[in-house]
Amino acid sequence: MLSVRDAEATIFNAIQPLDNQQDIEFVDLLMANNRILATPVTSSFDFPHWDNSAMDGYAVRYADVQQARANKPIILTVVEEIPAGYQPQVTIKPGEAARIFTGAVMPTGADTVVMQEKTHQEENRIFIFAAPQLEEFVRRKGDFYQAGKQLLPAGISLNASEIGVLAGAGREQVCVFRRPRVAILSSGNELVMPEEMLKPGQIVDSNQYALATLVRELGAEVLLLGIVKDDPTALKEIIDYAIANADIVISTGGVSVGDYDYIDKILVSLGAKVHFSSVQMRPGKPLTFATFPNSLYFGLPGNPVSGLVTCWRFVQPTIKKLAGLSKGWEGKFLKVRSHSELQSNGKMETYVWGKLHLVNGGYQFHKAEGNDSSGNLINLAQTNALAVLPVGKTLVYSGEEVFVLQL
Ligand SMILES: Nc1nc2c(c(=O)[nH]1)N[C@H]1C(S)=C(S)[C@@H](COP(=O)(O)OP(=O)(O)OC[C@H]3O[C@@H](n4cnc5c(N)ncnc54)[C@H](O)[C@@H]3O)O[C@H]1N2
Ligand code: MOO
Ligand SMILES: [Mg+2]
Repeated sequence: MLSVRDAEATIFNAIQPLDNQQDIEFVDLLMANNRILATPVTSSFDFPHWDNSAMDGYAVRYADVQQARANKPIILTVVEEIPAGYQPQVTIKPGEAARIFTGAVMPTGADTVVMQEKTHQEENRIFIFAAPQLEEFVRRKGDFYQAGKQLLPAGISLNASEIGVLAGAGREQVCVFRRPRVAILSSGNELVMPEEMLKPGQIVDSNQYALATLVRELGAEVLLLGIVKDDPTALKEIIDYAIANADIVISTGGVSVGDYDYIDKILVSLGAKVHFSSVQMRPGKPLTFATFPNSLYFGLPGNPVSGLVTCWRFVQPTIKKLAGLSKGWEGKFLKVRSHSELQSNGKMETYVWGKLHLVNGGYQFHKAEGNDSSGNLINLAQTNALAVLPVGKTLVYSGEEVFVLQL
């Protein structure tokens, strides 16, 4: 059976990230949170834009004050006051200083700032009690960034600091990748919507809700296609529609070996390349991955835990990579100590769901209590991590380190 690692490699190789010419849009900065930058950004400004003071104090000539001592202060004449936002009018000459504030423009003639706490002012005379370093507390024009260089690279997620940088560069809008479109459908004769009265044999289609929430959290646009009966004609029609309208199609159910599990056959009849139909993992063994010329297809298993686990493990990084993220789209595995004893039959790569608790500044994994059937979605609620037992590993003892996928 295909290993998780090989399944992952097959999927990741098949991803065609969004195009940085066609799949882009301009959005207002305040709407750009979590969006992915499509083109590198440069600025025509230097940062800082001009030499300025990093402290409230006095702008001085270093040569004047280098001999200042606590018992032998240097006395200078204050010739101008320079608050932030003011263009200095006076050149500082030997024996002179300017009162200056944090962020204010350095006056010509001065090269150093003495912080206020090291001075004493009497009318227009300033006493300096300690020698500063040359150019101390001066932020030079271009020290942080020089105009024309790359300010932000393409392919990064825009969050507080990046959006602040763009605002600082005078941008009102930013060019980002469009959101990937992800179609979601649920297959099964037993499925109904939450508002419907359950008849014997029926259950609510919870997968659609869980997966739509996850996909949306990942920044994608969701095309919800609802419930489709285990009927090859109806399924074929909706899947045909989905692949024409989405970058990624996710279905749940119908991928195992039962008589009503039609997904693989339909994919083949629609011309898909089916790369694999099962993976050596638990939960999630029946997992179909197929490609069409313009879309990727994930046939996730119907069991609600299996559907979410395979979505976290495979679809989540796929959405991030396809969305244009250049780094960090892979799952994040942390090595932590397991508080609980974890077991596996050793034949499958096994994912155990549970919670990471912060204990003395380090994470500890606690397996979810209760029935861990892959049909029991209730057991997954309030968890935030999947511990991974590789093939061959039958036991993780309490206190042993284990890799976990943080959710
Ligand atoms: N003979 C075998 N039978 C099964 C195998 C196997 O290897 N050999 N694998 C089992 C495993 S593991 C899983 S997982 C399931 C996967 O089944 P399907 O993907 O074909 O899904 P269904 O048969 O349609 O449904 C399975 C299960 O999940 C419930 N379900 C389905 N859709 C939803 C939904 N949208 N919301 C909530 N629950 C849903 C459905 O009612 C079933 O109980 O196959 C095993 N069988
Ligand atoms: O793998 Mo199934 O995915 O155990 O329930
Ligand atoms: Mg089935």
